[in-house]
Amino acid sequence: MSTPAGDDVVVSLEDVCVDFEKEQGLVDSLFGEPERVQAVSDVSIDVPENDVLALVGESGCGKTTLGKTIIGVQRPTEGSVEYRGQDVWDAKDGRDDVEVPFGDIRRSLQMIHQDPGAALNPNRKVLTTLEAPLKRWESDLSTEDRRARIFALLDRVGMDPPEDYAHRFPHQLSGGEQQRVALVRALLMNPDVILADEAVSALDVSLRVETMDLLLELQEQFGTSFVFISHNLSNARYLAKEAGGRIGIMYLGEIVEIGPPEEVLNDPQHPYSKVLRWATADLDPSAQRMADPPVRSIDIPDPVDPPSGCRFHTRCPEAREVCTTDAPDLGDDDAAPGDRCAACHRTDPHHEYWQSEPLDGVESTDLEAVND
Ligand SMILES: Nc1ncnc2c1ncn2[C@@H]1O[C@H](COP(=O)(O)OP(=O)(O)OP(=O)(O)O)[C@@H](O)[C@H]1O
Repeated sequence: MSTPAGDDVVVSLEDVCVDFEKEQGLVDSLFGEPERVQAVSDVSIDVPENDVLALVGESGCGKTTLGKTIIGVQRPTEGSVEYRGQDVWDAKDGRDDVEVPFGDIRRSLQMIHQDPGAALNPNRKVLTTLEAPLKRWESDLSTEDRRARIFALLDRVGMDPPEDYAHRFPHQLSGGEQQRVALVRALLMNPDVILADEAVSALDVSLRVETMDLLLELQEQFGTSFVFISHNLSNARYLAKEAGGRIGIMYLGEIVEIGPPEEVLNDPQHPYSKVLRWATADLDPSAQRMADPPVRSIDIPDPVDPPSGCRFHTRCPEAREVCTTDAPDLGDDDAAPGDRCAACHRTDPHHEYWQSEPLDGVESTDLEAVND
């Protein structure tokens, strides 16, 4: 499903669901079964080599949980996660026939966080922080070779002179420099995939583009794939567009539309993608913008009890009766690898949607109007 053509798949998710027990108060916890939040629901996606996948969506839609599942940090409740054909959680559990040890998978799938300051030990110099993973995973490296590798990467991410930066503590670095140290720590492992979770959100606006450009240069130089999580559609578009990658739009735990950024954002097919586009005026400042968002309701449903059928039907300005019972698929059997896909019945001209009654408050549009 929606994998750019011609590249080897590094990570493959099949029908993945992730549930969490909802945190509840003491009184609630004494009565009845705990409720479960469906953070990720039935997601299948491949991350090939040399790819950029930008996941966007509003707070709580499951971006971080899906990202962590892709890099083998979050165990799925259902479905499978494979790294180069090896089931990640079979490797972790040491089941029979493990061909790729979990340690190798762990090193190949790295993460950088939104708050690099919190991810770096305040009492350790940069050099000590960066030496630790190399001492653990490449213990045969001499001190000289280890330091040479660290200094070369610090220099590569613009921390010049590297010897100076290496001997600083995190509080002696700016936020942007801390993020670069976190990036070097990930790159030292020669990873196949780096999850960058809101990695530029905390930076000054002027530093965001610079940092995204650095990610793009590193992707080109090292062939590392990036899963870039952002609530900011403009940043996601910039990175995915420059890298020739994909944007995946998430809503209530599902990917509802995915494909090349210009197609998804200039001509969104899922009604929720249209809402996100509406909410991001700077995507196209010259465009005429409706006064109100294109939704019937601004209320986001509870992920403990998501709507039946299409999860967006309670807010969708195009919803019909069939949308309340029939969940649309994201996959399209006729789609070529890398093609845009949207999980909406309206993309199928033969779907019974077109004969179904519009829900209360929904204006009827016919197929011809959609295709005009
Ligand atoms: N460890 C956890 N325990 C319980 N619920 C969780 C846990 N982690 C996430 N959730 C819930 O799962 C849902 C998805 O959360 P997630 O952090 O993946 O969303 P997100 O899109 O990354 O949000 P944000 O942009 O705010 O970080 C939310 O309803 C969240 O409250």
